[in-house]
Amino acid sequence: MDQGNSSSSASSFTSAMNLDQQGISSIPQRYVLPPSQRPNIIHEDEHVVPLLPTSLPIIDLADFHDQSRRYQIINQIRNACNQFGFFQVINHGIDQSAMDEALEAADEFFNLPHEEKMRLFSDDVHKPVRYGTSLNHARDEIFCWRDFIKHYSHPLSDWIHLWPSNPPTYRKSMGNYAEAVQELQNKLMEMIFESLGLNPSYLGEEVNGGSQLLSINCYPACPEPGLTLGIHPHSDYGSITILLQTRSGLEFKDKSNNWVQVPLVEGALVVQLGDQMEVLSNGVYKSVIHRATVNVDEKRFSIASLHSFAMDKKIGPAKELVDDQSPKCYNEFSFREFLRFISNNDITKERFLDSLRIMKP
Ligand SMILES: O=C(O)CCC(=O)C(=O)O
Ligand SMILES: [Fe+2]
Repeated sequence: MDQGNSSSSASSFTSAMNLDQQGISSIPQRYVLPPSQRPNIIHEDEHVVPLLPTSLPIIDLADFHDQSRRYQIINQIRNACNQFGFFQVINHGIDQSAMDEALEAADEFFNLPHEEKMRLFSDDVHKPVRYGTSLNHARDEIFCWRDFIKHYSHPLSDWIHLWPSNPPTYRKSMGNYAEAVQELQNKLMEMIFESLGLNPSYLGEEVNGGSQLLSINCYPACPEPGLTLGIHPHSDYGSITILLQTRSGLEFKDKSNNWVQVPLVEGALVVQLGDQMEVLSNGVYKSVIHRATVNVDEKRFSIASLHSFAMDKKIGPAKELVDDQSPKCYNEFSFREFLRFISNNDITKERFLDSLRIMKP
């Protein structure tokens, strides 16, 4: 197990949770964003309301084995991916109790004493299990109001022994959820491939044999939510991300460059397209740029399950989607290359996908 990191960033590390527990009334300067990057939140009787109320896609996966239902669902997925790059799913087959237990384990983990969590601290993005805060704090950039623990999760037997052993329920509860989400991603990937006109078993075993990284995020209540963010704007690197949230806070950038809040739908999971899907689809679908805001009244948790193809599998545009009318728009890349990029670049300023683009799709 990672016994912590002796670098100066570890010894001076104060998490957002620490600050919340200290009961501060204003946030330290290192969390304050320049005005142009602050969230546009509106306070109405202390409640944060969405910037732009819109009707966003909620797709019911019930009876997806039924051929005619499946056809309708695939059409809805195609529309949602074209229009937004994200959708929510209900009746997705994951029990409410599995979601609740995973969130409970997350809550208990983040409530552990600081010193105990710090044993898992690392800012090395290659570590299979790591606890930390803002992605870029090692480079002295602006912090995010977020603590996280990230760990590889598939296949579970390869990784679970590295996960936190405290709280005692953590491995079982998070493991059950991780396996259920992995199964859901297999179904969703088949349907997304089909929505692109590809064979549902496109890339075959590569889909279930890929990587799953769980990013468990804790955003404590924040005294000045208008000055900072829980997570800076970014797109996820993988094929899809499946996200569970305890309250609203996730926002995505729509085609007109407006930030739109993803509403909390009880029991639903959010599905977002990542960079590998944009590249694989040759730009037919776009990965979604998203961020998380924080709020004054209550801690928010999210569990993002980031799915991608195996570490060294190069993903390029599907040859079925490239022809004279639609020439190849992106170079191939692997998850390992993405990790190299984020350890050398500030991803709040440079987008990995831009380095792959040959031409505008
Ligand atoms: O907490 C959220 O809603 C977003 C989390 C996220 O974007 C991530 O973990 O990559
Ligand atoms: Fe993300």
